[in-house]
Amino acid sequence: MTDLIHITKLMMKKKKDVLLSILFGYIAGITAVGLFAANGFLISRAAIETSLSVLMTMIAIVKIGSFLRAGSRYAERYYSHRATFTMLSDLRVHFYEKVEGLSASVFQKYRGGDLLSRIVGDVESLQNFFLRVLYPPIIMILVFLSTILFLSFYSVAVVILLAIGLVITGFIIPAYFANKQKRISNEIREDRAHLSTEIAEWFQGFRELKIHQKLENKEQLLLDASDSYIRDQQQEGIQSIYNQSINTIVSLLISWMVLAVGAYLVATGSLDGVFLAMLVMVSLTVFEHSTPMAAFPVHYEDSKKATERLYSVVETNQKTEPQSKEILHYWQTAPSVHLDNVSFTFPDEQRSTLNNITLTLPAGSKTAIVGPSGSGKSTLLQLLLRIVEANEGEIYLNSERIMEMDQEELWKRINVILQENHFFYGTIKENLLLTNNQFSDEQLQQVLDDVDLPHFNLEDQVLEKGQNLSGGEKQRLAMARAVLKESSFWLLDEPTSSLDSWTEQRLYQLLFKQAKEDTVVIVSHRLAGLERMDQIVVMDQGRIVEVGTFNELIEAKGYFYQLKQIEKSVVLS
Ligand SMILES: Nc1ncnc2c1ncn2[C@@H]1O[C@H](COP(=O)(O)OP(=O)(O)OP(=O)(O)O)[C@@H](O)[C@H]1O
Repeated sequence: MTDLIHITKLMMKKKKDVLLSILFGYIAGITAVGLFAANGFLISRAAIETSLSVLMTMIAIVKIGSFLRAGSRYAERYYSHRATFTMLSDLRVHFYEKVEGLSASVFQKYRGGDLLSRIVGDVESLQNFFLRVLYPPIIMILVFLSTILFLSFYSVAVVILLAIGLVITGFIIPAYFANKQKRISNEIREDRAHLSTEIAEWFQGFRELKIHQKLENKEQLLLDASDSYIRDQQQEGIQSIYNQSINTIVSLLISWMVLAVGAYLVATGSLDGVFLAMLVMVSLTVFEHSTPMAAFPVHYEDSKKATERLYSVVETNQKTEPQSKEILHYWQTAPSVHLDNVSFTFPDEQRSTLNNITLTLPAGSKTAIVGPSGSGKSTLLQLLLRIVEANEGEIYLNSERIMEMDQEELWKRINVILQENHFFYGTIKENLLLTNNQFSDEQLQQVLDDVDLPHFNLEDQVLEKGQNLSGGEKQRLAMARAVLKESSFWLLDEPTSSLDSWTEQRLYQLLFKQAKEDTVVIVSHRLAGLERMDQIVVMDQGRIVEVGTFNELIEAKGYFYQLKQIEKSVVLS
């Protein structure tokens, strides 16, 4: 419910449009009732009145009423749709800005298709929030109250009948069907998210599915998801028509009762017969305003769930804001790093990934983190990047707590190469300028030469996800991007794992030249070339088991020494 209040607040940013649409909606509704009342009266009067001037006046009133109704209906649609579409666009921007500010871990928590379904489908379904949730009850009550007031001059019994009709069609029937509708709406939403997720996976995994001849199985899953979604939509449609039919039947019954009561009143002389047709016409027309209430539960439930799903992404994944912007002081030269008793467990995991990590990286030092696969090396880098946040302990950059730093400011100041680096559809130049667009073509070409890609042209095409690049070329381009960022803190996760030894050495030479004064952390599987590092951190099962220079670790004949021996024996065999 509080989420719907957020949406209402967004809607009220267009207060003028909202109020004008209610005003014109009310005018359109009340003129419709007046128009039909005048018609009923005119027909009865024409049967007994021969005066042409009276009839002409009545006809003129009906015509003016028609124009007024059409005009106000147009204005109501115009303002209500303008308010709705502005709200939708504000909501998209608002939601996107929130998602953008979230920690990158949000993409680990939600499957891509589900996130897409929320951003597109759920936002889209909120287009009904004003038009079919907020607006209909307001107009219904206003039009009914005005009609009841008008009819109270003619018959109290008819007024009571209309009031009963209002309560039944406007509140009791929608409330009765609300529960049923809730179940169907939930199923539809889940099916939509499921379908969207399956489609996203189908696209992403198309090549693997084809290679392993599993395309047909996946297609079948996709078709099943689609069938289930269509079935639920059909069921929702049938339920909605059923609700509307029951509502219409009840309103017609009330109109019959108005006719019967009116006829009785005319027969007993309590009502002038010329008003009988008017009463029936008014009754038939006024109930048109309670018919949309039949669809109220669907749209109310839909809007409520859509806002809950949207806000659950941004509220439960909010990044930790820096406690005080004033104390922020970012490094100009290479920073020092200190981890103080840091532990971390991935959400929903039993086993902790990092345990009691205490480590100091002096400013300008070069550190290698080594250890077997799964020992927590990449997770340690993710903590330094604040992609994930420590459950215990503190991380300091230049004696400032990382948790107090603005995430984006932090990222701006780090040269990062992750294990998987994304490349966008476009040119080499566009992909290079992603990090820093201050460079001339000559400078970019020079960096390409430096990372051993002299044969690449800046205008060469890069396909989606860098499909036309080899693993090694991607790593060299990632290195080029990192070099172009020109920061004094480097976090590199297996930056050369796909390169041959010769190219790897050239890249390390470039790195050591480029990052001479900088603080560098390299995660590496390979134990070769670590002699020049200031310190080597050896990890196993989420713990630091050894720290020292290459020579110190070899002399200690401990864990690193054993790893080195294994590597040697594998190379020789
Ligand atoms: N998103 C995640 N959710 C849950 N567990 C994870 C997640 N990412 C990694 N892990 C687990 O955390 C542990 C450490 O993973 P991490 O990627 O840090 O290891 P690593 O030493 O870098 O391994 P590698 O050398 O193979 O890249 C592993 O057991 C892994 O299964």
